Amino acid sequence: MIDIRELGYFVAQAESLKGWQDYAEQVLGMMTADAPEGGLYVKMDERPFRMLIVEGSENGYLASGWELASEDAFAAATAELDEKGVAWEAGDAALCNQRGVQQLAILRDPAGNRHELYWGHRSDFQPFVSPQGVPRFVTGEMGLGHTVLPAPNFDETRDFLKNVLGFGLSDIMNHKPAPDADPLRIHFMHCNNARHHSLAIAEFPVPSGCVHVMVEVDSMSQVGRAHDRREAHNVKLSATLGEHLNDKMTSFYMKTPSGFDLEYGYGGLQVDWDEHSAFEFTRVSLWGHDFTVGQQ
Ligand SMILES: Cc1ccc(O)c(O)c1CC[C@@H]1C(=O)CC[C@]2(C)C(=O)CC[C@@H]12
Ligand SMILES: [Fe+2]
Repeated sequence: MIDIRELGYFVAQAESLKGWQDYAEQVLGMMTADAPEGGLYVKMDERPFRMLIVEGSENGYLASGWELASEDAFAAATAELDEKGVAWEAGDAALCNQRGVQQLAILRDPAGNRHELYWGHRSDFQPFVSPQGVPRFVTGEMGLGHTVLPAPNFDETRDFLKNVLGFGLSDIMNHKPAPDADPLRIHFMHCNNARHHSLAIAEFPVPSGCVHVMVEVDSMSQVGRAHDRREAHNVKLSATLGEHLNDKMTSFYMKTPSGFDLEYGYGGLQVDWDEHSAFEFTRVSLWGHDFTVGQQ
């Protein structure tokens, strides 16, 4: 079984890197730098980057970077892909240099989402110093946060993520967009760390290639301050403040310059998977999280 340790990074595309730089620094409270081989690094912890933004003609989400522990783990993972008949491509030297990794394997899940498996991230271990005074983002062994990807061909994609990439099911939501509508499935999945979910898949198509990415801060004040900066910079709110009932995260959602949403939250549950039982829940949140504000 492929042993993914964390969501190490994601890659997004945008028409303007300047737009992302301003958004990252002024709204998210993160640091930025030029990426090797082109692009913008967005830094939120001691690593050089957790978000890589590349310039392109369209806005959108390009890839999720999944960290493996070692060269041996990488060799075992690619051998397993071969054994299961899953097509993958090795990242070339320039791509490995840009992502700052030793080796990289590129593959797509049945829904077309691009995943990058890698080992050996490169770091200068420069401390994170937020331009907005954010003390820290909750990352470390739990990765940058979580990503939610579209999976209209849900069963196939879920089976692939479980049986090939090795994600475990955390819990399930059957979301009814309207009282009389058919439910759309959202499955929340974890890799080998305590974060409640590093990946979720949703049973609907999303033009930008991603439903949202979540980042976590270590106090409720920092969520409120980010919300103030969002308002001050006229960034569109996608869902109001609320508290999820599965992972207990208190968060709000806003647009990114790449067209998908970003969830900015505090207080996410950390789970001991030996003790956990998966369940189905029937409402989005304990309170708040009005997604209709994003449709206006
Ligand atoms: C339900 C839930 C639990 C934990 C999370 O971190 C989380 O993001 C969600 C919400 C998932 C989902 C979404 O992201 C896109 C808009 C959705 C489909 C809704 O309109 C309700 C649930 C939402
Ligand atoms: Fe989320």
